[in-house]
Amino acid sequence: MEKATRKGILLMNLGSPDSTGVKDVRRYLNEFLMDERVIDYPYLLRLLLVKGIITRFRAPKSAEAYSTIWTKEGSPLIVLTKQLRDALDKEVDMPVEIAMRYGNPTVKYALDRLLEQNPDLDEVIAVPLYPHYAMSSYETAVESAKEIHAKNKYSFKLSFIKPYYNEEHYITAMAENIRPYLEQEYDHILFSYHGIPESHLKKSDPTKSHCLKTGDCCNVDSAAHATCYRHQCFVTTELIAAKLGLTKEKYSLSFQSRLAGEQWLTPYTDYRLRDMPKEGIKKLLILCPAFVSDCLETLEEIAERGKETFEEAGGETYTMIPCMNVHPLWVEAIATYVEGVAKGEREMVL
Ligand SMILES: C=CC1=C(C)c2cc3[nH]c(cc4nc(cc5[nH]c(cc1n2)c(C)c5CCC(=O)O)C(CCC(=O)O)=C4C)c(C)c3C=C
Ligand SMILES: [Fe+2]
Ligand SMILES: [Fe+2]
Repeated sequence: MEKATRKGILLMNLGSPDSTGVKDVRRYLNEFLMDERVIDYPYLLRLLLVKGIITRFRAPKSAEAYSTIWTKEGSPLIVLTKQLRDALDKEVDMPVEIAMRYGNPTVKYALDRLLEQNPDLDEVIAVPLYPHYAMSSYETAVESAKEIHAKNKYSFKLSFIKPYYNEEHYITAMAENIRPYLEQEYDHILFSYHGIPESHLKKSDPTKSHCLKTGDCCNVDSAAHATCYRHQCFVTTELIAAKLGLTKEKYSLSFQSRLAGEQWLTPYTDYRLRDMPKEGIKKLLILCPAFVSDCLETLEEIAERGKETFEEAGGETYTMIPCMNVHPLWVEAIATYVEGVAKGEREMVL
């Protein structure tokens, strides 16, 4: 359907390999991990580490992991991002395309498609599908899209929705996605966020004097919080817990998906899953609020391996709450943010 607008929407996610073949997985991991905002070592060291060590050993294991979650339509992350695009397309009066930071479809492909649909395009509003700011997720998505936009000399403006970790519509959609699961018996809810190295938190601190200087830094007001992933994860957790009326002892937060070699944000999810049954937590609900679409890290690491860890340690019931995916309130949240910006009613862009 023709849409009578000069604006378009770009949904931006992380990306997946093209297939579960080791070659495709290696190519994808090389692109991902050679990103200087993901592994932020000097180029030659990064090259040696990534191509010489990490992907060589990791690609076969990752390929195996991907094959446990792959669907006949492809990678869940891509399939679910496409479904989100289709659902949003029905809600808004703007064309919607998706792009991945690594792999396909690329940002250039998506911007060209938006332009094809509307040669008079004057603005593309990009929505990074990351609620929180991290240089390895939100920042790299934004900076690489800006580079592609400039390199191709597109005449339209490219703007970006800010991280929405504390925005009412995102929090409400998250809470309502969780609420039905609270009807079952549970001892505890674990909010498990993707981890990042502690060094990234310090690097992203514009004050250079706040993040991780004290154990309580994330609860002390600071300009650093605009780019502090840890602070933003804490805020999301508290706002969702408040919306659901959870008492303090009923929930906690942890960080998953780390690579070896550095100190990452703690507590680590796998250690918490191992220890919780000993602490009397036998019935667990677990969710991953840093991901809005289910992917390898939720479906394989948390739903499959996490369950094994918890049950082997004496846990009795383990329920993973899926990501919001195409929850109507989440679709409505994105539509509200983008339409608000398009009409000049919402200050949500960078
Ligand atoms: C929430 C956003 C994400 C942040 C922050 C992030 C940081 C980060 N990730 C790695 C290494 C890997 N992540 C992998 C998968 C993966 N990561 C995210 C999101 C964030 N990563 C998603 C959505 C996914 C799933 C992709 C999919 O296809 O489903 C992987 C690849 C898989 C594997 O081999 O385990 C790696 C590797 C680092 C090093 C990092 C910050 C420094
Ligand atoms: Fe990751
Ligand atoms: Fe902080």
